[in-house]
Amino acid sequence: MAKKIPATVITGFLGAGKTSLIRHMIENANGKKLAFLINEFGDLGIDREMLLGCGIEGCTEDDIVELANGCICCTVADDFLPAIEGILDREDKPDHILIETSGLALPKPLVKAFNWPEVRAQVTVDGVITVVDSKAVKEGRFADDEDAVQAQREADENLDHENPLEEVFEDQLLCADMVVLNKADLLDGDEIREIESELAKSLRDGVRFLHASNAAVDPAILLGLEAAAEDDLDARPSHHDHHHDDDDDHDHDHDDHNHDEFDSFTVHLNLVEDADALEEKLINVVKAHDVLRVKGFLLRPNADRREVIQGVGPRFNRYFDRAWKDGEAKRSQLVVIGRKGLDRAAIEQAITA
Ligand SMILES: Nc1nc2c(ncn2[C@@H]2O[C@H](COP(=O)(O)OP(=O)(O)OP(=O)(O)O)[C@@H](O)[C@H]2O)c(=O)[nH]1
Repeated sequence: MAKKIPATVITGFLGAGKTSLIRHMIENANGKKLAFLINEFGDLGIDREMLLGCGIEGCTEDDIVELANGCICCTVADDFLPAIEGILDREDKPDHILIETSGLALPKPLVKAFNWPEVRAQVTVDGVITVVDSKAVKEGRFADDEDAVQAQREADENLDHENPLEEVFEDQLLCADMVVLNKADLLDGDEIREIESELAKSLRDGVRFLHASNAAVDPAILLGLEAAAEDDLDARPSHHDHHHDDDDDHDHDHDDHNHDEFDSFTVHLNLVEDADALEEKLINVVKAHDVLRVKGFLLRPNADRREVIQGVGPRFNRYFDRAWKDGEAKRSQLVVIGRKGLDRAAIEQAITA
């Protein structure tokens, strides 16, 4: 029997550095033929676009397949299986498959999907890599309010989180084979070590930490873990286990799901004359509303390239990536992601004012 193709699942909360990690892997692939599945939250397909806009050799349209539904757990049959089968059916098979989950996805249902017979026969989960925004952890973004959680536990023992952010974050840690503590540049060594010992409590035994800035980790360390995670599901507890006893009876309308606690929409703008001013407005929006992530492309005057703008919490950055293509709608678009109940009208107004 032919050797199974290894697949690495890259998970981590919104803005942790998953796309940066994938980009670094493409740049340092060393001749390895990689294929990518990118799971997006929001309807613009920005992560895929950003990877394609990077201009790195060896990164072609065909190699980057987008899953547009954000929550892999509800779309395994409709979305994930056809996408991975598409990759497996190719004549020129990849040496390794990398899968980026959306920042709001629980990784376990995805790992579970590798037990589907069609997939299992050909692919194995080499490892689950969890990328962590160390700075956001330091700022307490994922921390529950301990008292509220305690009160909630007393009321209902099945519920142990008040905060859906923390629930997603914890699941991503519980599933990890390796954890990349990213954004090390924003913290000092002691702070990083503190976070490491704090997070270690949420990990399975033997899971290792790497520290990184801009997710610059040698792919040789990340790939080839040979974890066979699909055989090891019981060791990776998930909040999803409470929601579904059996994945087969999955319907698409659960209202008790983590991803239903989040919201996203797209804001369209025309030419952006003053990007600094826009960034300032966005920072104010993030401060005033429960916005977790903003990302998109800007149309700028006298520029033949589009400008990427993105923010995680209040930290924004911008750079020009690829030229606009012929026939492509030249306009500015931003995806805004936040907790459920975002005041879309007010946010749009604040951005477009
Ligand atoms: N200072 C700093 N910024 C970083 C680092 N890694 C990533 N970033 C920035 O953080 C932002 C998010 O990085 P991405 O790689 O897009 O994160 P992601 O996890 O793919 O984000 P989503 O797909 O939206 O969940 C970008 O603006 C990056 O430039 C880092 O190590 N240090």
